[in-house]
Amino acid sequence: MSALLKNEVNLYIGLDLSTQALKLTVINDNCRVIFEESVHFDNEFGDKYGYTFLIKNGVITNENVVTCPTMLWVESIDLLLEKLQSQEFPFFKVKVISGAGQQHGSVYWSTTSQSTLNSLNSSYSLATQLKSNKVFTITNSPTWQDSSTSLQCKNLEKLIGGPDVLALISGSKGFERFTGNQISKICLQSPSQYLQTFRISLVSSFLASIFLGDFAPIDIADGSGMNLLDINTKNWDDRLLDICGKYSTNTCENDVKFGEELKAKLGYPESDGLKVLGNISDYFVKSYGFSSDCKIIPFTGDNPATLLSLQLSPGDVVISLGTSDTVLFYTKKPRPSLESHTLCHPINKDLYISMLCYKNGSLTREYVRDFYYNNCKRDNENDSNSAKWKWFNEILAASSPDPKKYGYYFVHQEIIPFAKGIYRFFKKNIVEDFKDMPESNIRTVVESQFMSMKLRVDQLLTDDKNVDKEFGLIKKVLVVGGASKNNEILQVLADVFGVQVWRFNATNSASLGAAIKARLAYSKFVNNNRLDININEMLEDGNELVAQPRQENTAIYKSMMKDYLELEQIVIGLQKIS
Ligand SMILES: Nc1ncnc2c1ncn2[C@@H]1O[C@H](COP(=O)(O)OP(=O)(O)O)[C@@H](O)[C@H]1O
Ligand SMILES: O=C(CO)[C@@H](O)[C@H](O)COP(=O)(O)O
Repeated sequence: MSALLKNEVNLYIGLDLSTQALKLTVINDNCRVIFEESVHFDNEFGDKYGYTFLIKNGVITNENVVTCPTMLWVESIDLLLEKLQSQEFPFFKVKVISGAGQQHGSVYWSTTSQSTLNSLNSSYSLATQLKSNKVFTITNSPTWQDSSTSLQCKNLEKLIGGPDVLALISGSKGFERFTGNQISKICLQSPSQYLQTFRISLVSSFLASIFLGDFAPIDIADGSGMNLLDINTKNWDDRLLDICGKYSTNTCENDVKFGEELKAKLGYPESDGLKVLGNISDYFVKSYGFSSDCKIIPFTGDNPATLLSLQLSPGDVVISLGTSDTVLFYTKKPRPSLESHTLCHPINKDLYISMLCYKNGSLTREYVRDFYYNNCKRDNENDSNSAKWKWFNEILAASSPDPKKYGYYFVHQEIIPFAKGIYRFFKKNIVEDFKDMPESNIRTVVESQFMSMKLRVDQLLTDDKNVDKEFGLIKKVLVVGGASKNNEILQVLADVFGVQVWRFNATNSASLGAAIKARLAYSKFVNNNRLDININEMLEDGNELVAQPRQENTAIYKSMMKDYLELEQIVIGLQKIS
């Protein structure tokens, strides 16, 4: 056991079941990170599931259907705890566990699952017991990368009165990955599996349920990513439940209460993110030596959890460069728009979160990197990831913005805008590639991603209806996530946004945010429901200034924005033709 762990009296665990890995962060009473561990899905399970399905980047992709075997997530919990056990982790010191999960993904529990969860036997692994008792009615969980529910989105928008009405109620227009539309698809395509489902969890509440040994509620922040929750009342919207829970067109609607059935399967939405749900399941006490007093509180979405890990001032915009790229900032009132999402805050009832989410984030930067790395006839077989990023960075460092070149890289079905394919423009004409220097795609992919974000954030912040005086200006950008360690990428970000970029130096901000939430809950719990610590004073000032905007580049990017939008419209037009 490490000396750090030995010296601490109380520990708090934050988990993050993200797209590519299950991560764990352990903090002490002062919110200092004491221990970290993770299970990377491709490394651990890529081959194992390979003979039937290929797990790549944490998921199974079948055209626009993107899923992950729910059992893979269960196995990753077993593996993570075994890793801790082999390092003599002092489980008995853990006071509270919280967690985060990739948003929108869903898990379908059978009618027998609750009794299995309630009576787990410490002689066997979680995977063995959940598998043999057939606790999941849908084997492969839909994930946030799925884009197969366009029909359901259109139907929901139509029946509720339009995309803007849906956004006003639920915080977002109809989005393919949002859980309500995923449930709707299951209702229509697999009604018998839907009817056999007793409970539906999000990825976050699924993880909490395992540790609780019973069904944990969906918290309102993660629940805001479903197109089912009314973000104003913070309760399920009966009309949306009725539409998404409809599993038969033949059934007389008066006889079957689709919405009520779905409501029962979802459980109540939890608005108190610090509430103690109960003690940890006896299974973990007996198997690993957790204290039977260790508390479980609601788990939330990875993006809301990330925000909890940061000391933010008005004007701070957070950009997470993980598998997805997300842009996040606080607002005092809901600010729904047709491209962004408004989420309830997981613990502060007076705040909302505005979010933009791009599917073509890190994996697309990797794709472009690898494509041109290979093209440059390098022997890539044996080259390490870091050698390839080094090459990528040398190209970024040696080049500068070129207003003749624009690129749109939607390797995966993009969310903003809804488009697919790679498109390049030279002097505003569509071209096969940049013939003079194909490697310039390295710069255009990064620029293009950040220009899209800047345009959208500006739109959200300056839209007259939406101006929030205190929150209305970008003062600096704070970056987190896997790609935030890349300083050359961050220099482009600073240049495009025209503000300083600061990096939060935590290995995983979502699991850290979840651990901080656990620490807060403990304080509230031991003080008779009174929160007596100021989280902002406790958060480590781990921010480092990593890039200053270069005025000459910022001016060029500013001049490119109009053409960027115009060419993006051409790309959107091309979708309709193909
Ligand atoms: N040096 C680097 N430069 C750019 N991107 C990187 C670098 N190191 C890692 N990444 C990217 O980070 C991604 C993983 O980010 P992470 O935040 O851990 O994802 P998630 O939480 O979604 O599982 C990888 O897909 C990889 O492309
Ligand atoms: O869909 C969204 C947010 O709406 C994604 O941000 C997921 O929450 C996945 O997160 P990462 O694994 O990329 O962190």
